[in-house]
Amino acid sequence: MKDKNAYIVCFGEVLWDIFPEGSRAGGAPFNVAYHVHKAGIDVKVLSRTGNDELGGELKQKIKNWGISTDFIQNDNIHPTSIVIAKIDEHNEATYEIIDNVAWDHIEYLPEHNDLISNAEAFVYGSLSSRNEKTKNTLLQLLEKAQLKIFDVNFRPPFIDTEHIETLLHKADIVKINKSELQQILDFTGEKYTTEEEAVQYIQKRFQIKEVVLTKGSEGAKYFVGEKVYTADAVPVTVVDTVGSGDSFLSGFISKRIYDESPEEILQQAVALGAFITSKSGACPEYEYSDFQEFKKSINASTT
Ligand SMILES: OC[C@H]1O[C@](O)(CO)[C@@H](O)[C@@H]1O
Repeated sequence: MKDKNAYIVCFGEVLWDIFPEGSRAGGAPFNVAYHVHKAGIDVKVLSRTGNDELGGELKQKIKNWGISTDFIQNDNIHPTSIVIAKIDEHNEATYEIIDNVAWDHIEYLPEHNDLISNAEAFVYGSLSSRNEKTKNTLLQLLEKAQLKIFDVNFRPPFIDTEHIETLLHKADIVKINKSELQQILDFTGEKYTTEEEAVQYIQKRFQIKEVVLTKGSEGAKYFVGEKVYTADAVPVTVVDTVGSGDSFLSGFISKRIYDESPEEILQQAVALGAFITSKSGACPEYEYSDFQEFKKSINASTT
């Protein structure tokens, strides 16, 4: 990172996840912002909430966490987003993402030119493009961004394969999980016997410099050009997997923007993902020093 004013931008959905036991702030880009902020990195959340009670409460919560809401727009027509989240018997989350909410209408504003072009990294997913308005804003922002980090994060039924191809083409770094890798292969009509060949094909086809592949209990792989780095999963007692990919990506970003070694970047990602999986929800309360202690205790290894 260059100077003390450096920051990253997380673009897309900010929302309330409604779980049987209560509501929690969420949305993949927001979850990433939360953990990157914990790591002491300035982060701007670019999103939109409704001019309603839920929106006020959400922004207040975000502010209380010390994260700026300056770039969260106010929508007088569309409501703040809610998602009905459920955890199944395997501790996996499923989401019913209510349609036509404020973040479907994120506007491109003149102030975004500087905001995006001066950011160290610009983080985006695929869900926020489900509506034309936000999709076009994202495409405009991508023209300005320096380091574009795409967390594929498929959220059915909102998967537009043609647009996903565009987003893959524009990315410098892509994060996918195993099932997303398979889905991308399916819609490109390709078949591969090994995971490595499959990712390398995607790198080539979409000209992506770096791909990071998460594999749950099988660990993760980081593809940098032609090199591949592998990390084992960190054994923890899983409380739930809500936002585990988001915390993994935050760990990744917090080292990647400092140009640390691929091994260190991957270890940080795997460790933070595991640390958050051992807690309840995507944005649990924790001190960064607790995570550092945890990371020291696990002796993670990368090859
Ligand atoms: O962003 C869509 C959904 O995915 C999550 O971010 C978890 O990764 C949830 O908080 C949200 O409801």
